[in-house]
Amino acid sequence: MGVRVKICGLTRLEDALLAEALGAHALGFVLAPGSKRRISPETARTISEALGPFVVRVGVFRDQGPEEVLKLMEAARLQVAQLHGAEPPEWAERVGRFFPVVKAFSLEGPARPEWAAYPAQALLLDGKAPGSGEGYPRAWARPLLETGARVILAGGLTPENLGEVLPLKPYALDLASGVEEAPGVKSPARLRALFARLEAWNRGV
Ligand SMILES: O=C(O)c1ccccc1NCC(=O)[C@H](O)[C@H](O)COP(=O)(O)O
Repeated sequence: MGVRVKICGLTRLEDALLAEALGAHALGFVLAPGSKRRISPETARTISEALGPFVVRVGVFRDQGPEEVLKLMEAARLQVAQLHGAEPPEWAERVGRFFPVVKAFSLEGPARPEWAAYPAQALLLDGKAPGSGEGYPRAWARPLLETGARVILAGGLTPENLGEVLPLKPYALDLASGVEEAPGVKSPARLRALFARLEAWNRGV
């Protein structure tokens, strides 16, 4: 199987349906205050309910307490919670009683192997400013990849630079601005280019 892909920061039904049709494994909805891609739980729910059963709906949160996260997850009919701030492990444990958790770390230097002990089903390595399109030297991911944890690589990925990360064999990739026309508005051409590139990689081209 090829690498899994999450398309993040969706705000429009047509973009979500296209990403699903092209083969995205997961779709992300940002419910964090202050994001340019923030979506209301009502709109996220409408989109979630229109999708097929086999694409994972992810809620993205930043420094929101576990009760607020659980309330929004339920209201928006989402399935996996991505914690993108400085959430203590106890918050993830509380959310994790109800939903699988992805914990994101913003890199300012190499990833730390001890992050593998955080109570989450997968760990996401992002650039310094989430959703900004800013990357980092990809070798910074190695210390965490080497622990055998499920590592999702994000931060400044585009259809053009996937060659930097695919050889690292991450659990998944996560893209927001690299497939957009504007924050929250996906580009059909760039989405198609992304999945065409992945298909070519899987065929060994
Ligand atoms: O995208 C946002 O606006 C955002 C805001 C607050 C917390 C997380 C956010 N995005 C989370 C993601 O999973 C993005 O896909 C990830 O940061 C990569 O973004 P990009 O570098 O633009 O591909």
